[in-house]
Amino acid sequence: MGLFGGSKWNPAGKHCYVTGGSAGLGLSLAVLLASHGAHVSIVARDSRKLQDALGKVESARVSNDQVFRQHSFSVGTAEGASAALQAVMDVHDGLTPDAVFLCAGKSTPKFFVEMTEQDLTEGMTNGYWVQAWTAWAVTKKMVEQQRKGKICFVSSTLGYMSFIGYASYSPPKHALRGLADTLRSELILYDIDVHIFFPPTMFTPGYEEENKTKPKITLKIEEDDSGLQPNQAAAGLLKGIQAGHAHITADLITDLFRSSTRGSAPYHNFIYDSLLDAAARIGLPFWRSQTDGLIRKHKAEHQQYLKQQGFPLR
Ligand SMILES: NC(=O)C1=CN([C@@H]2O[C@H](COP(=O)(O)OP(=O)(O)OC[C@H]3O[C@@H](n4cnc5c(N)ncnc54)[C@H](OP(=O)(O)O)[C@@H]3O)[C@@H](O)[C@H]2O)C=CC1
Ligand SMILES: CCCCCCCCCCCCCCCC(=O)[C@@H](N)CO
Repeated sequence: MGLFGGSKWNPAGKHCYVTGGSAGLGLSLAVLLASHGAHVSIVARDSRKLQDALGKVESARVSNDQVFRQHSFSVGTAEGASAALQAVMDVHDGLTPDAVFLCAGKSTPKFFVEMTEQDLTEGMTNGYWVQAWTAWAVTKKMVEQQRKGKICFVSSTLGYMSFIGYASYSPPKHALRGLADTLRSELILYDIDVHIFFPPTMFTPGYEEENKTKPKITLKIEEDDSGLQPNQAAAGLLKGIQAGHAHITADLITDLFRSSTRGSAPYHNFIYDSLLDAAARIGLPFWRSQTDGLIRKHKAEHQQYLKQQGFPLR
């Protein structure tokens, strides 16, 4: 795997644990892994959604031996994430999963001045801790049991860049990148592979939900991103895992930010990444000046909006 090729990671017969597996990206990924012959465990909070989701995973079954389970937990705390992992492991002789896909997460875009203390701290829980605690719990168990494995975080295009409206969401998605880059390095000690996926807009239930609070100007800026269906995003994620990519992308816009924001992460292809980096260097200033212009033009309307909302403007 990796630099010199070799055999692709095959989900068949592997135990895959998907957090956020009851909807959106997580559900599509759970179904995809099942269709490749994996044992799949999904965790989320709402039991009804979990049961429906398990039905969909079941219909992708390719072998009688496959074990599919759903468990209801909140993974936003250390305690919840640890209890969820234990329940997932108990079905498999107490052994750690072969691969963990951290798809749980939530975004609540708003203007920064409208955000409360709770909005900002919950942003960190729903973006960062909701994935970090499971990574922490499962790493300890993998090391204890001396079992290899894979951990895949799910960030966002907004884990590489950001713009108006995402003050509670882009920071935790950037933080996930920091954690993934740290662990990609540190977990070499234990033969644990670490990946992080940076999806663009995905048309999921979560996307419908975030659009309820999303400022109009934010939605307008996102128009440049054509978006992916969750099954396309899940396929891109799996492809990235199989290519051995540390930073996984599934669309051109995010790839531009990946190649131009690479830090210490391994690149995909030296020539392709260099060309993308050059394209971003040339293209991004145009995008930025256009976007900054849109925001400047929005000033008057925004003042009006804040007044209407009862914001104490002098
Ligand atoms: N949709 C988009 O445009 C984009 C999304 N992303 C990221 O991709 C990931 C998946 O997003 P998407 O599919 O849209 O999300 P959805 O809201 O459609 O699904 C989220 C899933 O996570 C579960 N979940 C949320 N919070 C918790 C929690 N505290 N504990 C356990 N389970 C939880 C939900 O179930 P339940 O509520 O029942 O717990 C559900 O199964 C997220 O990390 C998101 O930030 C990244 C880029 C773009
Ligand atoms: C030459 C360079 C051109 C650059 C164009 C840039 C266009 C910006 C697109 C931003 C897309 C944001 C996706 C957010 C997804 C997400 O995470 C939210 N849905 C929250 O869940």
